Amino acid sequence: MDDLQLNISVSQGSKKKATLKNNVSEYKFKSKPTFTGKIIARKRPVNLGQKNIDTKSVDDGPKKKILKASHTQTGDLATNLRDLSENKGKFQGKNYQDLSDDIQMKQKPRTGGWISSLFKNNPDVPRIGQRAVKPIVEKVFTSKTFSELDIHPHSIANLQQNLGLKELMTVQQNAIPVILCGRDVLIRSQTGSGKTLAYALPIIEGLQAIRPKINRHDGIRAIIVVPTRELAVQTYELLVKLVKPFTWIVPGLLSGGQKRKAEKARLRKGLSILVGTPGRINDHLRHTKSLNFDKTGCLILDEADRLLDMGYEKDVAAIVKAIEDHKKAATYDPIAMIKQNAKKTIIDDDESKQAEQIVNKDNSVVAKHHLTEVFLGKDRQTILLSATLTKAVENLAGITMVDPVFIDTSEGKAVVADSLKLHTSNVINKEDVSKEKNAAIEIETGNEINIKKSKEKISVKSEEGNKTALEARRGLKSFGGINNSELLSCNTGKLDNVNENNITKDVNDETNSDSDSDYEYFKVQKELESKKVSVETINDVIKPSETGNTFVEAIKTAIVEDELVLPATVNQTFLIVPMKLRLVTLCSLIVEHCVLNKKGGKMIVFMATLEMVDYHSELIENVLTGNNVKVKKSGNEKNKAKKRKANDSENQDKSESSDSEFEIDYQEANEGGLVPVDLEMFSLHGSMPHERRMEVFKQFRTARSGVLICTDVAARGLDVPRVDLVLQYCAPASATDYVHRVGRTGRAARIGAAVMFLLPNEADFVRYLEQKRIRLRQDDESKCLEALRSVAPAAPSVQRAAIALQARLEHTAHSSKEWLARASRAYTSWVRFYSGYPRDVRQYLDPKLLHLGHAAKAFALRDTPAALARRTKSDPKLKKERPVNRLTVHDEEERKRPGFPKVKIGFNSRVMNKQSSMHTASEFDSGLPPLENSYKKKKKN
Ligand SMILES: Nc1ncnc2c1ncn2[C@@H]1O[C@H](COP(=O)(O)OP(=O)(O)OP(=O)(O)O)[C@@H](O)[C@H]1O
Repeated sequence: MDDLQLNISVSQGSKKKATLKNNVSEYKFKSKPTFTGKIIARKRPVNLGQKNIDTKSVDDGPKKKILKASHTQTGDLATNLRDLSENKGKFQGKNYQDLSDDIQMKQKPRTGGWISSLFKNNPDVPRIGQRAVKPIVEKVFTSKTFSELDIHPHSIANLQQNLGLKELMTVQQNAIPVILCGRDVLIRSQTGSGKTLAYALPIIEGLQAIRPKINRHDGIRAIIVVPTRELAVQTYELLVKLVKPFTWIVPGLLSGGQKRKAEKARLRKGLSILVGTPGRINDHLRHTKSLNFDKTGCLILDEADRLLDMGYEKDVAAIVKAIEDHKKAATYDPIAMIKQNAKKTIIDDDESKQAEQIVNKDNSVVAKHHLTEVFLGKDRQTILLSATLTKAVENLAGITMVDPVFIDTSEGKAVVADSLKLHTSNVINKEDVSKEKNAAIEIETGNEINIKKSKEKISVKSEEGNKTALEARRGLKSFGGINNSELLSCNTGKLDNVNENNITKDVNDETNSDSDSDYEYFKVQKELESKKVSVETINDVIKPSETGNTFVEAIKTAIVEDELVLPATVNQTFLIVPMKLRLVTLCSLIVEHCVLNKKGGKMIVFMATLEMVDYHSELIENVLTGNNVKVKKSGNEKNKAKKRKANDSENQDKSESSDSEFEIDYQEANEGGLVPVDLEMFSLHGSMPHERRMEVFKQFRTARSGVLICTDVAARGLDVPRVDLVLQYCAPASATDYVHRVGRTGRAARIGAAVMFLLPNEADFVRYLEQKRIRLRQDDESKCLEALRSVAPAAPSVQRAAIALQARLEHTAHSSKEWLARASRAYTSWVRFYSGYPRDVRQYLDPKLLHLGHAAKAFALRDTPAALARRTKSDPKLKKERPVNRLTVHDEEERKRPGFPKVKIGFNSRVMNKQSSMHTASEFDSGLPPLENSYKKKKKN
């Protein structure tokens, strides 16, 4: 109804006042309460073919303003529009949608019924009581320091001086000694708890300890796979800092979006540690000969659950397979071995001598060629990490890990579960230590441990005395050629020194214990080696879980319980905001947090789709830091100069004329104008050009304050300093996503806040989160608009300020066809996304309960849903639903993948909702253009 009133008021002509009055009443009475865009199109008395004539509104609410509007013989137009509609498209050579858009753009925002409908007909906001939920907490820091770890003093000094790190975090204290021992580890620890350092530090420690020193030509020793480019860059940068004291270790980055050529050149030069996204690594595996994993001793899958649930599982499996294949091929290639030796001799003769010396000193089973031997060995250490676990991770662990240790740092659980379950009467057999490489490891587990690592024969039988062999093997496997006494001290070296009688005796003392025998082993070892720091640390770590869990039990329990841990330092709240008020509430929170906050707040806003991100960031930026503002801020132009891009100014140019017209209306309406807002806006999503994406990420990281509007591509692993507010504008697709989004604040025990917007009909989503032991408090949404008073000081009330802002937003959204198209696209993408929520949350986020008319308003659109649907239909950009990127599975491509389809992996158990995967797949694209086929290439040439 409101829309109709506006349409009519816009179209009145002063000369035909009487006639039009009749028309008005006619329209008013004839229109139905359920008003549709179709009716608007047919009845709007506008002739777009004629020139605009100044007309006077006849019945335009309290203000009665003069408006510019086009008008013509109403009857003709009605007939024409009807014809147009019936003829489905073409009208006087013009496209129907063009005409409709023209009409939309020529409408003027009003302060009458139309705009004030922002506060009308909104559903009641329910008050959700808080249930008694006891969140799981994790102690982030320990009282120990890095200097207590058995790592190189240069590393400790580097950590202190260059990174300012002294105290150990819990996960670091638990994980570092275990990783240094070469064990496969699955780590679950809350967001921002220092997992990156927990694996990066021991890797570098292991690498720097190899003698003779490794060099970049030796091959890739460790691979770190992460799901997003930003995380890859971040991890790479940390590695660069960590290897400072060890210049011979070279980290490298393959993150997608960059030119293949440059990356190929980098690979040819040689790397010691490779960080990359799975798609890109896999791409190079297929197309870059110099990428070889025959020396890779360590594979790290960070954000393992994400890697598996975003369609990357095949890429991950291909990487695992490639490592195994390359290592196998290298092990049995005598020519390669000879070449390797020859190369090493040429490269560094001194180091060869050094190697000899070590061998002589050591007099161990590792002879002169021990290093080469182990480099070419088939063992691999695998480390999986995430703040959240899924069944897929458990399966992946089963496939890729051998006898893993599970580290869970949450309090109350504090599980460090070891998969090795040994018979109590085990005797350590020294010989086994020396034979460790070829030993078929026979252990009694008492559990059905799913050890499937393809090339390894591990018989799960009851046998005595082989545990040590396994330990020794573990100790050597990750960084071959460990002549490093420090490393050996916690592995073979130490075990060699262990007095077997003592162990036998001590273990036998524990006659009642058989389920925790692995623990007992370490306990005994601890007692024996108590004076030695390194073992002490390990034994500190390998404590029994109170329930006596083994790895499998522990991880199963963790997954089945499905309880999530969030930093206790984050204040989590939710706001139930009626749909129509969402956009103004968002603006208000941005102003409150980033403008009125004198300290300068930094916030991240999560939205559902990339179209939403693009549209909202530009719209809000344009409106809050609009033309008027920029003029006033001319003295402060420095920072802004770089930021504004060509298309922004283009849009502004296009809307300039109508903007000034609008200003008159706007001020006449006495709603006040926008005040200057010093605000930096950033946007980030997976389909942005790579350079822009990296630039935004870096800028936001260094910014003192600002807003980053992004998709879930920024939800994983990103460590942006000083982010003190995370706002979830769209509900997350799962509790896990909620955890990772919130985890962008409150990192390393810092204070943070997280707000989630929910619609009144989505309120029960909070109950869903409570089931996962996430506790949130409801905030008063009515107070959230307060900050808008500063934006529209002339407005007599908060509501009027919100109305003024909404008017401004709508005006901008209708200022050009490009804006309209973008707004429609954002709206449509969101509606599609909404109907694609996964099954387990759909009962709380039900698309059937959406009011699409209200939703349009939240996108600053004036169209009805029907009109928007029509615009969508005619928008070619919205027709292409499936993003065509590297993740799009083509049978052709599938056959080309190394290891496929031969490798059947079991962790693809989660069936993704088709639509939701469609919406998010592009977020995790490797950024590569599809490869041109050779025929096309030839033709081009
Ligand atoms: N020992 C330490 N003392 C103080 N700060 C630390 C320490 N270790 C790591 N940090 C800091 O903690 C922050 C979070 O670390 P990191 O990114 O590794 O967390 P994470 O557990 O990987 O988080 P996520 O699960 O979100 O990926 C970083 O800023 C890092 O510099």
